[in-house]
Formats: sequence, C-alpha cells, structure tokens
Amino acid sequence: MKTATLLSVRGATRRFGGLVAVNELSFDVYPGEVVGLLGPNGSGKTTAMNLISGALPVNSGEIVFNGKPIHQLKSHQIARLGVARTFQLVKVLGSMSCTDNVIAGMAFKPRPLFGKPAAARALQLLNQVGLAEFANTPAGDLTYINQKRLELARALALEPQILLLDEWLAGLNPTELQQGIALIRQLQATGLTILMVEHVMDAVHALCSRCVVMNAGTKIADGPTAQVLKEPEVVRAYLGEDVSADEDQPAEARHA
Ligand SMILES: Nc1ncnc2c1ncn2[C@@H]1O[C@H](COP(=O)(O)OP(=O)(O)OP(=O)(O)O)[C@@H](O)[C@H]1O
Repeated sequence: MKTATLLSVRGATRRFGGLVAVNELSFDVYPGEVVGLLGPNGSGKTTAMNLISGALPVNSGEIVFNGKPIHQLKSHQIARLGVARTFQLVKVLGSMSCTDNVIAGMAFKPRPLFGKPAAARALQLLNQVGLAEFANTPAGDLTYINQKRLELARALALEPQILLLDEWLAGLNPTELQQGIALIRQLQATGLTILMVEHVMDAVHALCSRCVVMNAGTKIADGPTAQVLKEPEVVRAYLGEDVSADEDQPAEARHA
C-alpha cells in the first residue's frame, strides 16, 4: 500500500488580473521526502509556496495537508498545523536578539512555549543551525548566511511537519553552500519533509530525490530528479525555445 500523502496540491490556480501565475497545479509530497520545486524565473514557484502556506488564497483548486483541506485557512492557522516556511527575501526582526527571533517563531507552535523553556528551546535550535554563539546578538548584525540560518531556526521553532524553503541556498558562497546543504541533510535525517524552491542545481541534485517543474504557471514534469532534468520540455523551459537541437543537454546547463 502506498504511504498517505502529507501534502497534496490539487488543481490549484492563482491569477493576478489577466496573468495566471499558477495554473491547475497538482502534485503530492510524501512524508520524509525532499522535493524540489523548479522552473525558470516567473514560472510560479513562489506563488505556489504562497498558496500552500496561506500567504495568498487560491482562486480555485484545493490544498490538503495531512488529509485536511487547508486552502481556506489563514496562514497562522496553517502554520499551527505544521507548515513552516522561509522567504526568498530574508525576514528577520533586526533589532531583536537571535534568541528572541526564534522565540517569536514559537508563538505559532501547536503548543506554544514561554519563559525559560522557550529560551532553552531557542538555544537548542540556534545550536542546530550553527548560531549558538550569536544567541544574544541583534539579528540585524548577522551576516547574510547567518540571517538565513536564523530564519531556518525560527521556522523550525514551529516544530513543522513540512518545511517550505524558498531559495534558501541562494546567494551563498561555495563553502556556505556546502554548509547549507549539510544542514538541510541533517533536517532530512530527522524525518522532516521538505519542499524547496531552488535554482542552485548542485543543491537540487544533492538533496532532492524528486522534482516538480513548472513553466509559465503550469507543471511540466514531476519525477526523479536526474530523469526530470533531462526531459526535453524541461530543458526547453530553462534554455528557451530555440535550442531544440540541444535536447539532450541537461537543464542545469543553464547554470554552467
Ligand atoms: N503579487 C503579485 N501581483 C502581480 N503579479 C504577481 C504577483 N506575484 C507574482 N506575480 C507574477 O506571477 C508570476 C509568477 O511569479 P512567481 O514569483 O511565483 O515566480 P517564480 O517562479 O517564483 O519566479 P522567481 O524564480 O523569479 O522567484 C510572475 O509573472 C510574477 O510577475
């Protein structure tokens, strides 16, 4: 028997005026998977993440999490059910300490923590993402990668069942990228399910067993990573329509 899906996006559609940013998108994520959500710029990936996390309502279709429809819930209600996310543009509370940033994330937990237990848990999470030494540092004083780590710790403070990462690895140098990949691997090893929008193909190969690929709002592929990245339609979407002679070229050639 197939495992029950953790997240099921079913025919989700989102329009902005005349533009269909996400068009009848359907895919499933199973418990413990790390799934890549890929596609060229403007293909609808962040909008899809916004629909799942409740930051934007769907115009039609449904999103089911743990067997429960969530597409009519508010984002804080969805978070409380166990859906956490990071943002493409890092959003930390700059004047607050790292500890307080993480504690702020706990407000949305199913069983919120306060006082000393909250501070202790925050320190554990900061340690997990490599920020223990910055516990009392204002978040605004952190480097870019450390702000990303902090955002991850804050998302983990929710004790999510699924983590939505929106280009969490973007903008890192090669050493930081390897550290970031290792960190996501550690999370995966704890059984956390992850859906990640990512343009860094080394990371996609290293982390994602499966990828869903979008183009112009529509899903064009869904399958094992290596296989999907060789599909002609995926290669064309990344490289443009004029490269039919290069159909064997993998999609990551775009990033060479
Ligand atoms: N709030 C909005 N209002 C109007 N149009 C929007 C809005 N958000 C996104 N769009 C449009 O929807 C389309 C999909 O955008 P989206 O950000 O989801 O793509 P993406 O695949 O995440 O792109 P990128 O890889 O560049 O982040 C784009 O044409 C974008 O301009």
